[in-house]
Amino acid sequence: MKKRDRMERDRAAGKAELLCEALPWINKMSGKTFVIKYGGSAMEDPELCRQVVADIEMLKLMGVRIVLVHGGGKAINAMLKRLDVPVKFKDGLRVTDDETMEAVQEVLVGHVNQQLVWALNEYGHNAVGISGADGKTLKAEPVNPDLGRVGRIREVDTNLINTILDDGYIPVVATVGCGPDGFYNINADVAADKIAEAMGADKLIYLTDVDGLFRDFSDENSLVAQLTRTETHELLESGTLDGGMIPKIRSVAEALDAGVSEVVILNGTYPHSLLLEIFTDAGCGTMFTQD
Ligand SMILES: Nc1ncnc2c1ncn2[C@@H]1O[C@H](COP(=O)(O)OP(=O)(O)O)[C@@H](O)[C@H]1O
Ligand SMILES: CC(=O)N[C@@H](CCC(=O)OP(=O)(O)O)C(=O)O
Repeated sequence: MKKRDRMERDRAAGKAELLCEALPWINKMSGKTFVIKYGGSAMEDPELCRQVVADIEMLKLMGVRIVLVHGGGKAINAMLKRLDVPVKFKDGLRVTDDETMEAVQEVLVGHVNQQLVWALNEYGHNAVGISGADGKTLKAEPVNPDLGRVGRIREVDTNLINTILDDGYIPVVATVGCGPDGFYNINADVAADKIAEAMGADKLIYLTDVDGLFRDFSDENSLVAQLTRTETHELLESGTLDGGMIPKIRSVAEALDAGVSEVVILNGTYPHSLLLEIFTDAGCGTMFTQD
């Protein structure tokens, strides 16, 4: 055998070995339900986005029932800037007047959602994009008059999501909710939690643009590896969180309270962080568990 052929064979043997090593994990994953929230902050780079989509496809092939819930906060900010509409947040939630609501819908439902569907469908006929208004999946009501059309989820109707999953597709959910008087802007972290609760998900994963939760965001050595439910509540009550971490950690705590056994915050901009988290014992990012 020529030297080059031998090298190729050895490389292929390495890949086969890797697949065999993954077998016990594949067995463990099959039939489980994961809700994956893909944050707008982690979607900026198309190549990294392609890797996230490939990981999701891999999990699907392993028999995981995946619900993909996406954000798009940065893209909404960019659109509002183009429209010359001011961007305003309170405790991590976008103050949403009627004009802002139109932009949110246009960006989340019309653009980000369809981009993800398109990317997933590169791997086959795999994805179906919906907004929370489809099939009345996310029934919403106003949170607080100061926030305008920001919605709180009153109820998640899982019928449409389950139908899509049962038919072998990945539901891709844009977090626009429906109320009696029109559409509501729902924070994607909050929506992912409520969907995970309603689906009785085995795992809720937040993909963002940082390695996980930092005890002190100005100290890169303060990444938190694991927190229990009680510790998560203590952190929330300490008032030390800010920005997008407030709705995220509040959602983590609510998911744990509702019985989701594991929540993870991962860096979606790190290549294949999803697979690394699932196929290594140590995992990566910050893991939140029951007490
Ligand atoms: N303690 C903290 N640990 C990690 N990130 C933090 C912390 N406090 C604030 N952040 C900010 O939270 C951001 C992630 O939340 P967000 O911008 O809402 O992202 P996403 O679009 O993924 O939901 C990080 O980019 C970081 O700037
Ligand atoms: C009420 C509220 O804040 N809604 C969010 C919805 C999108 C989102 O949550 O996107 P990320 O996950 O990328 O932050 C917003 O308007 O930005």
